[in-house]
Amino acid sequence: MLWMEAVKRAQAELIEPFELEFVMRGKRNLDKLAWLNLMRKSISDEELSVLTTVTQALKAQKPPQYLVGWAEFMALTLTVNENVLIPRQETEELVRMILEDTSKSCHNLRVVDIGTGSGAIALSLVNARPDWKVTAVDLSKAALEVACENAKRHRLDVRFLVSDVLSALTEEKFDLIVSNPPYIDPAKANEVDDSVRKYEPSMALFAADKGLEMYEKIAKQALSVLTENGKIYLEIGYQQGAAVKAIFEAAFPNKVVTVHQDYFQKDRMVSVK
Ligand SMILES: C[S@@+](CC[C@H](N)C(=O)[O-])C[C@H]1O[C@@H](n2cnc3c(N)ncnc32)[C@H](O)[C@@H]1O
Repeated sequence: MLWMEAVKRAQAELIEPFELEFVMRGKRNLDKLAWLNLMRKSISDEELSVLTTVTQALKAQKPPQYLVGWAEFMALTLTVNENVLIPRQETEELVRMILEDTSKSCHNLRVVDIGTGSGAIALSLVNARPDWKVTAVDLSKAALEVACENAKRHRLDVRFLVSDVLSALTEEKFDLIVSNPPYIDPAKANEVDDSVRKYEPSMALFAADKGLEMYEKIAKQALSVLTENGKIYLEIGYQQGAAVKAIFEAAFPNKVVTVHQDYFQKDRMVSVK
């Protein structure tokens, strides 16, 4: 059987057929032309078995990024596995907002990324601003292993620590605190896509107090570690703008708290300046 025929049959089983090409090309590191040339060749039993396994995994809604083992974020290709959230486009918007807000003349900023996961935010910031001193924390050791691997792969200098929010950093000061914390209300778990709920780590998704627990902890703990002119940048759930604004206005009455929309005009970020 030709590859073309095997792929066509497999794609007929899938709701999102284009994902199969993405995963197979990703696994074999093939560009588009090499993939098209492969289509005219016969498929071996071994290759057919890989194609079938991938098709079954996609049918079971496993995210393609976990199947290939990487995801693109900003300028970086990051290793991902089921211990880390797949970094999202909305989070790229948060990183861009920070970079636009802090000109290149803001040297040597001390930054902490709370809940770093794959390291997406921390690594992108240090990649764009190599003189920043970036610390990245996570409660998950398994996530930090992935983040460390990503730092090594891109030769980026980030300090990684296991920490429950900022509890390991109470003696330090930061000019900038950033976080994309877990923010989904567990009571709304049924509204989350099956592929997310089934495969992405639940500690990266869900938080108590209607999804607000991490914001409450960050606001409380940031009080002692944020410098006087320090800033906080947060990703939020699209219905949490007012609640997160209220938490940070109460904790930082002298700062301006602003809710920002994402590309789809949904509330998605909060800045505290
Ligand atoms: C939504 S994911 C964000 C991952 C990554 N920053 C990104 O934007 O792709 C949230 C992360 O917070 C971590 N986390 C959950 N509870 C935490 C806590 N109490 N302290 C520190 N990190 C926590 C999770 O392990 C997960 O890696």
